[in-house]
Amino acid sequence: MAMTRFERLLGLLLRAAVRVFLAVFELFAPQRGSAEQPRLPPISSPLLRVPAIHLARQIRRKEVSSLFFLCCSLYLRFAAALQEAAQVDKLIEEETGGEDVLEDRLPLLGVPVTVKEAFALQGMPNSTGLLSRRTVISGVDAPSVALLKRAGAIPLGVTNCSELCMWLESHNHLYGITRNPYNLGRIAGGSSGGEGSIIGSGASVVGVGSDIGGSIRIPCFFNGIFGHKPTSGIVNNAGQHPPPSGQQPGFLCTGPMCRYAEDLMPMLRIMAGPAAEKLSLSAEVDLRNLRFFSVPHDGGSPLLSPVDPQLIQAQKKVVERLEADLGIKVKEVRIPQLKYSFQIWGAMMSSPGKDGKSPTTFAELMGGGKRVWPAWELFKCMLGVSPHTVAAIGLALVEMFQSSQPSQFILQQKESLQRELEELLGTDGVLLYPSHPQLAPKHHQPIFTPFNFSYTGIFNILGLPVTQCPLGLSVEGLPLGLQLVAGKLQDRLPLATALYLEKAFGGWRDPGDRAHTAENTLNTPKSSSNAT
Ligand SMILES: CCCCCCCC/C=C\CCCCCCCC(N)=O
Repeated sequence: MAMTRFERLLGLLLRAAVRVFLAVFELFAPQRGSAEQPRLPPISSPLLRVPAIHLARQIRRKEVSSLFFLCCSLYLRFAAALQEAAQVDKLIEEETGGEDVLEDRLPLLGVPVTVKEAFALQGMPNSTGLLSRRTVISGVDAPSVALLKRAGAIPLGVTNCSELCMWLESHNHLYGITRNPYNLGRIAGGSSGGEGSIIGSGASVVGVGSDIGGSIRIPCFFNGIFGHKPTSGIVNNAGQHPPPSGQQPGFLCTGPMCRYAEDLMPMLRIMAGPAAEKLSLSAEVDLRNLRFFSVPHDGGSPLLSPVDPQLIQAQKKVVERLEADLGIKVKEVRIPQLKYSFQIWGAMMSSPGKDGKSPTTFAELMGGGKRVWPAWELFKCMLGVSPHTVAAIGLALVEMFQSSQPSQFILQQKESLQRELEELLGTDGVLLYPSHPQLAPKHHQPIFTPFNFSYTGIFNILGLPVTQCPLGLSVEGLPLGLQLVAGKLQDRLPLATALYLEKAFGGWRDPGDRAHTAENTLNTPKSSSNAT
């Protein structure tokens, strides 16, 4: 499917326009030309440098007191969490069945967990960054959170997200802006950016995120941690605001975020409840028996930025490593339909559900049921008195011009992409695909590159499981990474691949450790192009 001359011209014009906007933005953006980027101090507690499942073992063996562990951190539910930690230590003291019984019954006993604020966590705010919801306090737990609690985890509190979970940057007028621990001038991603930042910085062990367009994977990528968007329908999505409508329930996924790949599978098993059985998570995976495919970019959509050369290089290194270590051949494939990822995502997100009802508009969600007028909000925003962010107002404005009838061409692209990927991946295929075309951008920069999330969003529409895997740091000291995609219900394949890549590339890096920036393993190639 070659590009027409018109598409090429349009692409050139769009990219030129974005470059001009970005150049103007750079002129006014803070930290221009500063060599030493503001970052966090190194992590001092060794307890923050082990996977959650190791920590759980140390707590069960009484090597670490759950109470002591919580003293290392200060969070929103601090007093309640301390009480729960004391109960955990008492329970361990009184347990006569031994460590195995505890592990079986309460696999996360005493492990601290944080939760994206869009989820209900009893007694905690659930505003989803909307000023009008600032007094909403959850009376019950979302099912995924309840399952983690039932497994013994201790929630520390809730973390920031973008307004109504619909932006690449976690910024709202209630909590403010979330920063990236590797460079405080960069975004932490969205919408689960608070989780990405707190886990990446080492201040939380594991967390709960949600993803309808990349909201687990984008923050995991920007903050150098692991995350998993499960096969659609596996983890219960209830108890989140906003509730998905139309066809969106099929695209929204709840999943784990963590620093160590080892934690992904146990977290997923707990969060999925009985549905975990569908994933055969205990089945052994031998990577040498898998078929790997590498897709270096989306084929050159004019709406999206070209993939950063350092990300292309990182993906090549993964291919070389897999081939050398496993004795396999990774096949490079081009999938032309991916070029329409944004159009496919947009069309499906606004399609009516099986009941024929259209999804709730973003403008209605912003107004809490009563539609806001985006142009009026924009005017108020210019005067500095709108309760909404520029991004949310922009989304509501764009929505006004969106057709409710998706074009037949786009629907055909979606169908053929679904067929092609299902055939390609089968039950033993893993696809390597960039997580995002850019490294963590500066604050507010996504306003000029809003479509870049389509690299992740397309897999929500296809319902495929995707693991986000960190791959070390760039020359600027920002996280590199990759998406690992498998066929439906084959979640164990990208999870096993992430475990291997963690060993091969070092996984999460302490953002406060300056040595990483100097040591970064991946060289920058001179040029790259997305043209097919
Ligand atoms: C201020 C300019 C706004 C322009 C809007 C252009 C349209 C872009 C459309 C959608 C952006 C959605 C980003 C979604 C990010 C992740 C969502 C998620 N919860 O998984």
